[in-house]
Amino acid sequence: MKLAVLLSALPFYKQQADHEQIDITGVTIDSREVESGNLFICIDGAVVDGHAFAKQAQDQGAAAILAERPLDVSIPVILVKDTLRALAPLANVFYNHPSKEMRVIGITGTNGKTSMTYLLESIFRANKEATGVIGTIQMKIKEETYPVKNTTPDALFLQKGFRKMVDEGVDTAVIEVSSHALDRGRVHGTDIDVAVFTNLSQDHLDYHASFEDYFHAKSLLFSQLGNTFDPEHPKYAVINADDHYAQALIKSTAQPVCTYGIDKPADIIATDIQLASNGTSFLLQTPKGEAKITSKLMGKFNVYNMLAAVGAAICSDIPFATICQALQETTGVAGRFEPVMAGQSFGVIVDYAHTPDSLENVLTTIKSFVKGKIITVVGCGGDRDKTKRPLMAGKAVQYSDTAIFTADNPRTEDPGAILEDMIRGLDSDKYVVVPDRAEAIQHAIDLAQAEDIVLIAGKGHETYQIIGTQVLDFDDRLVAAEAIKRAGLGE
Ligand SMILES: CC(=O)N[C@H]1[C@@H](OP(=O)(O)OP(=O)(O)OC[C@H]2O[C@@H](n3ccc(=O)[nH]c3=O)[C@H](O)[C@@H]2O)O[C@H](CO)[C@@H](O)[C@@H]1O[C@H](C)C(=O)N[C@@H](C)C(=O)N[C@H](CCC(=O)O)C(=O)O
Ligand SMILES: Nc1ncnc2c1ncn2[C@@H]1O[C@H](COP(=O)(O)OP(=O)(O)OP(=O)(O)O)[C@@H](O)[C@H]1O
Ligand SMILES: N[C@H](CCC[C@H](N)C(=O)O)C(=O)O
Ligand SMILES: [Mg+2]
Repeated sequence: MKLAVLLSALPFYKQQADHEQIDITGVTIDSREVESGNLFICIDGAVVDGHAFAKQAQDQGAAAILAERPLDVSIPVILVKDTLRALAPLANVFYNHPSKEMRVIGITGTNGKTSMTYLLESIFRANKEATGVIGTIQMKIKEETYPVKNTTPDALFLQKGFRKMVDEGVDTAVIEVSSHALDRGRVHGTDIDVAVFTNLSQDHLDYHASFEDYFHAKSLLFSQLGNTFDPEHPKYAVINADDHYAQALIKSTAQPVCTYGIDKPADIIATDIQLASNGTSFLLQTPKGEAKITSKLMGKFNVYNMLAAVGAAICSDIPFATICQALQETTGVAGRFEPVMAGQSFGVIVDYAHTPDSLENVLTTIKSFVKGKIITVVGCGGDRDKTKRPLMAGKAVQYSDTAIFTADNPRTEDPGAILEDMIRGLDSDKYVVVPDRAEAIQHAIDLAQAEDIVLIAGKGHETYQIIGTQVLDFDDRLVAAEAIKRAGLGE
């Protein structure tokens, strides 16, 4: 693509010389990935300043550089005020607006985004569509999976991924949209057809200055759905009517709103909810029909996820019977309420709950059916929201018979200091601290008796433990199975 065409996305750039006829073979924000003929974009990041790598980019064959200040290089430099802001428009032009060529569902909210992406994948697949998913676990295009660094990747990765999806015939892409992504404009230019809100509770107050700032970031998904209504390409907002922030979000969008809920009046509701130890059933009532749903998914929070998925599917014109069939068949997501079955006489559940609200949801779900005691192993991530630590520890103590506090990705923080934050204000007879996560899991397994449930919370699908800057192999599910074997309790 000609540099001039690419720069049409940026009306206010300055250039050091007239080099618009240059052919650009690719665009990258990482000097280590620069290939011959690429445009290298310098981002002044949280860790390093990408401008420092301009020379390296040139040496690797970059054809031009987009930067915020003049640079001492011999290739053309295009100057803009804010390179991070320029990224999404450039990515959209370079990959030729792929999101316009398929249906895109964007999901935001504190908890439930990943769970919902896979629920929607099942629904769209039941409708015989080819699907793509981008989120915390991976990018998935039909059956192929690709690693991702972020829940919502940067605009270049995102638009490149969308283009690949379109090229491979994907009909519907379902993406998680994190508050960080909204704050940093990662989804600018993405033509989102249905925006879904799950819920809002405390998380990420390390990144966002206040809870209001966090809410405001989430609301951007809805305000950015556009101000004009096109009956040929309608856009919808799907909003949890029971959430405290529902009304504010409804006001933030100019597009038609579909609400769902259990407690408040809504377009899509669940009644007669039965929560059991092997799943959930409820009566689904929607403008398109009613049906009794029996699902393998556990807990009231998953009823909310199913209602939200129904809303998004109805807004996408999926037949009601297809939606119901998919809900009945779906089996859940790796690391979300995932049982570990190694022949032991008690239950072991691995769950990604890493916020006070999700921990409470998971523990109250377990409490609703457990016959014995609840033993919870949980830690809090390092270099993340410190204020959620005592709240998570409080929930663990409130709903467990034994709470074992341990490490969860301490990253560059002192693991002991994280544990200190967790136990602040708690009676010392209410918990035990076992800093090493494998030992904590072993301790929980050794304590467990028949009919008890061990909840191992916080890491879910993760297959690593980040200590300092080292990423070490660690998988709660495998460690729990080994602990059961070591205790001689398995098959
Ligand atoms: C604060 C933040 O969002 N940072 C993101 C950002 O990194 P950054 O700009 O700070 O990067 P940096 O390391 O300082 O480097 C600056 C620039 O120099 C470049 N560079 C660097 C080294 C080099 O040798 N050459 C080079 O060119 C880098 O490619 C980058 O362009 O851009 C990177 C590439 O897109 C992201 O991976 C990175 O996410 C980091 C890992 C992160 O932790 N982000 C969190 C806050 C986040 O976004 N989380 C949400 C999850 C929320 C949820 O729980 O749902 C998410 O969406 O993932
Ligand atoms: N609708 C919901 N409301 C509250 N808690 C939920 C809901 N759905 C799932 N959870 C809980 O939150 C945990 C994380 O769920 P999930 O991974 O789907 O959320 P997420 O929004 O993708 O999280 P992240 O911000 O890390 O990407 C689950 O393991 C479960 O404990
Ligand atoms: N997306 C979340 C995941 C948290 C998972 C938990 N295991 C941790 O490391 O804190 C975050 O980065 O805040
Ligand atoms: Mg997620």
